[in-house]
Amino acid sequence: MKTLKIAIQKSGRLNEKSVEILKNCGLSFENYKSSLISSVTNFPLEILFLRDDDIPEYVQDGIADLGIVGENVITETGADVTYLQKLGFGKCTLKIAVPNNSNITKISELEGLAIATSYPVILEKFLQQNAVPNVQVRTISGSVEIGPGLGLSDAICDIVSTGGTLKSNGLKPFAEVMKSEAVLIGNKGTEFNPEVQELMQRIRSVLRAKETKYVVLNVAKTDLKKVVELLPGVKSPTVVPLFDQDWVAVHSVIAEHDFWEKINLLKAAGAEGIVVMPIEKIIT
Ligand SMILES: Nc1ncnc2c1ncn2[C@@H]1O[C@H](COP(=O)(O)OP(=O)(O)OP(=O)(O)O)[C@@H](O)[C@H]1O
Ligand SMILES: O=P(O)(O)OC[C@H]1O[C@H](OP(=O)(O)OP(=O)(O)O)[C@H](O)[C@@H]1O
Ligand SMILES: [Mg+2]
Repeated sequence: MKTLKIAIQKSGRLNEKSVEILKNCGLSFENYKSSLISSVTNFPLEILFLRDDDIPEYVQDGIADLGIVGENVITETGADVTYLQKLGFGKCTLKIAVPNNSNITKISELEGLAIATSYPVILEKFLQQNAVPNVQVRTISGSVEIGPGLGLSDAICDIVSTGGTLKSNGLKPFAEVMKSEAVLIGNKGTEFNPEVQELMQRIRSVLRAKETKYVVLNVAKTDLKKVVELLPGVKSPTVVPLFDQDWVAVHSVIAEHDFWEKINLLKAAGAEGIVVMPIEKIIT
């Protein structure tokens, strides 16, 4: 059986979460800061630790079968790879920003200006789509936000998450270029490999579990219908008798995104003693 290879970021924003998701899939491997390759001991897989910029091309060329990388980097490199799964971390937006005192309000007003960026391909395409051809795109590999302060550029195009870096450099966001998050990518056709399918099933079950919480609560039988109507469960909620025959315990899963809203509705419907637990995996 051929050993698969997955490329993940060696260090930086995506490293920790990439390692975490693979470990949560039950894969055992050493994660020394100094090692560039690590063998998984309980699955036919090797992990390559790379600069994120190199990952899409490694996967395109089949040097790695799979990779975890930001959509921004895939688009910038233009690599021909298959998107297998969004992973829900590394969420950010590529934005154009200008100094706080700038009067620019329209994309067309970027005409004739210089923009510093680490994403020249994405930026050029965006400017073309917005019919602003005469912009000087200055490619720099990092710390883009200091460009305007140093007189290198009039604006920047870089990744924004909290907006803290823009703020501390006296910049304000002005236009959104693309949204991005970490994705699992594969070499063309690799999705038909049974080991890849096994790995993807594990990843999906870990992601599903992350999106949900396990809830146990007590409710008087008279309020049970109201409470159950609020709880979908994987199929439907489990209802267990209590020693007090007028009461039951209800076990269910609820979505993370509307967690507090649901909890408040459950309380209002008569739920008591609500216990909430994390879920490790959901296999359907
Ligand atoms: N502030 C942020 N919040 C969320 N996600 C981010 C943030 N900054 C970057 N990312 C995402 O994480 C990826 C890696 O970011 P990082 O800053 O570690 O890259 P890098 O410095 O180019 O790393 P490398 O050394 O691997 O080349 C980005 O391409 C982007 O998809
Ligand atoms: O909106 P914020 O939450 O401030 O995040 C944005 C910053 O995060 C990234 O850099 P990172 O901190 O990863 O450092 P790097 O420039 O060395 O890659 C990005 O290049 C921005 O500078
Ligand atoms: Mg990089």
